[in-house]
Amino acid sequence: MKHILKDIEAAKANGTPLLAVLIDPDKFKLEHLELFVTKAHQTIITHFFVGGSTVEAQVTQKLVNALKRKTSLPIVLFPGDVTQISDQADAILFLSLLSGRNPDYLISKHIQSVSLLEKTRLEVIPTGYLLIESGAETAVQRVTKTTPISSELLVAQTAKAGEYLGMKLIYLEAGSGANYPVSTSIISLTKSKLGIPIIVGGGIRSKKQLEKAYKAGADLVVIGTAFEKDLDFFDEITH
Ligand SMILES: CC(C)=CCC/C(C)=C/CC/C(C)=C/CC/C(C)=C/COP(=O)(O)OP(=O)(O)O
Ligand SMILES: O=P(O)(O)OC[C@@H](O)CO
Ligand SMILES: [Mg+2]
Repeated sequence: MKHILKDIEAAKANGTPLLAVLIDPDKFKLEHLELFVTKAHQTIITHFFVGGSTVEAQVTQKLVNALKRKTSLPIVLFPGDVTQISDQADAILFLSLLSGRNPDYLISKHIQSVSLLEKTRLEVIPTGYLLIESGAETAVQRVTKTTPISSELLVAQTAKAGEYLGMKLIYLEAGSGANYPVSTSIISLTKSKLGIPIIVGGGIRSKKQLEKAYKAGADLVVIGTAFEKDLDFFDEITH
């Protein structure tokens, strides 16, 4: 059994930057998986994240099963909904949308997921999920009917409240395909207040932006769209 959270905490303690590639089951073509994974293995990628804001039933499970056969890197569910739980993954980010005030995404979906999770061996990782203003409406905003936060102080305080509540990770999200990523000042202020690892994602599409996020304090960065759009992006981050 893998210890996903422990490994992320250890990487933070050692200052080893982590990088996840996000596969959106809704958009990904299974016939591209072999090449995609082969390319990913030649890079600094450390994790596969799987999830989307809207995914048809069973599509996630099929993707995770196929991915599992091709990689020994950790496979972490990053679910937009209960239907995206797959027992073949290693862990699930048990997201609570702390930036919003929609009870469905703060606690209801979580209660609905219990009977399913009890039947799996997934490592469940309590994660505070914060949607940060990034210039235009994002899929997560639309689906959850919540407003992102823009004040730096409010982001940092919301993240800290998540840590006080016992969450083990904080995810700062600009939204998939965001115009601009989470600002370095938001990342560094949040970092200065937290003891737990910080995940940063949304709108990162160059090595320069990736390095800026790490320098500001991101422990794990998530990139989806840049890989979806252009497989050559893998070459930019090759070992
Ligand atoms: C507790 C369980 C099992 C589910 C609820 C989990 C919560 C609270 C989710 C927060 C809100 C949400 C919809 C998150 C989606 C996260 C995600 C996978 C985003 C990536 O998808 P995008 O790439 O933004 O959207 P597209 O599908 O449009 O590309
Ligand atoms: O697709 P991108 O913009 O890389 O965003 C990744 C992830 O943070 C979205 O949930
Ligand atoms: Mg996406």
